[in-house]
Amino acid sequence: MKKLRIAIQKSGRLHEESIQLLKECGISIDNGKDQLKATAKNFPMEVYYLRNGDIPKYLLDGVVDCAIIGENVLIEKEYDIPFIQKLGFSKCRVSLAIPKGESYTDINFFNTKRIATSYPNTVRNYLKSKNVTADLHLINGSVEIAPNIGLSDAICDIVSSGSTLFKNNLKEVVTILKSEAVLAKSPDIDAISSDILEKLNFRIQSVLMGRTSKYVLLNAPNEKLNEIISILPGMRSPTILPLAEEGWSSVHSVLQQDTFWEIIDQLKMAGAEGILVCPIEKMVV
Ligand SMILES: Nc1ncnc2c1ncn2[C@@H]1O[C@H](COP(=O)(O)OP(=O)(O)OP(=O)(O)O)[C@@H](O)[C@H]1O
Ligand SMILES: O=P(O)(O)OC[C@H]1O[C@H](OP(=O)(O)OP(=O)(O)O)[C@H](O)[C@@H]1O
Ligand SMILES: [Mg+2]
Repeated sequence: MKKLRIAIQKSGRLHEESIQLLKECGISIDNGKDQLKATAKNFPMEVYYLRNGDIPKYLLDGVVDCAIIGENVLIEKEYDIPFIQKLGFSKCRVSLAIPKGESYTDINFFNTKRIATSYPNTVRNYLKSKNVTADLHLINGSVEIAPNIGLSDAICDIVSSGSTLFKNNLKEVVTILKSEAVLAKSPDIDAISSDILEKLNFRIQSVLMGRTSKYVLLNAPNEKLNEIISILPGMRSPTILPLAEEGWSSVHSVLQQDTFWEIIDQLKMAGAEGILVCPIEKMVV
């Protein structure tokens, strides 16, 4: 039976959450220590544990059918590999940073400067688009140390909380791109694997929607129902059930995380009482 070959990071920032996502998709992987290849027990899938930086080439060559990878790495490798789904974790940005004490005016600051980075193509393309020429130094890790040891005048690296920059006396001055983990697809994938990938992506979307949604139950006097319904988005429209107490109803709906508190405030103002909020494990639309 044909199996979908998926690459995930062997170890590092993406590993845990990639495994967790597959688990929440109901896919159980026999994850032995130091195992570089594993077969899923209950889904036609083979998992290859690889270095994040090597994955784009494997996708390009069709050695794997799909991968969970940082979007920034796909951009850096310039292979024009499509991604089919953003996954909502490992959110970060690729930014230019300079020593705190330097005064920054505009991008021309970087003209003729030495920039240490693990993302040379990303930096070069960005500076080229701004007509700036700099001297790039390729470093594979601990990039933020470079200006402090006289190796460079500036850096370009991944920033998330900003704490590594802060600890190394650097300040972020330009965000070149924003990134998160994505599900990427090999340009060489065959039809059968493509079908399996679609099934996987359907499960992933259900998990992701569940993660960002909350199930809300509330009580309201019947005369307030119209106003409350107009506030609630719901999947189609809210569910209304009568309470044992005459003149009152229970209203059930689904709220999105980003607008959640705003809507809860409006519901309270409109007369909602006893508001219960429950997590949603999966959401199939
Ligand atoms: N501090 C961070 N916060 C959020 N996401 C990050 C952070 N650092 C890296 N990432 C994301 O996770 C990906 C993997 O980063 P990580 O440092 O684990 O591996 P790597 O050194 O880039 O790759 P390799 O697996 O080839 O060693 C990055 O490409 C980026 O998309
Ligand atoms: O803004 P922050 O939250 O501090 O995160 C940014 C840091 O995280 C990553 O490094 P990582 O810890 O993966 O080490 P590495 O340089 O060895 O990849 C990245 O390269 C930055 O150094
Ligand atoms: Mg890293």
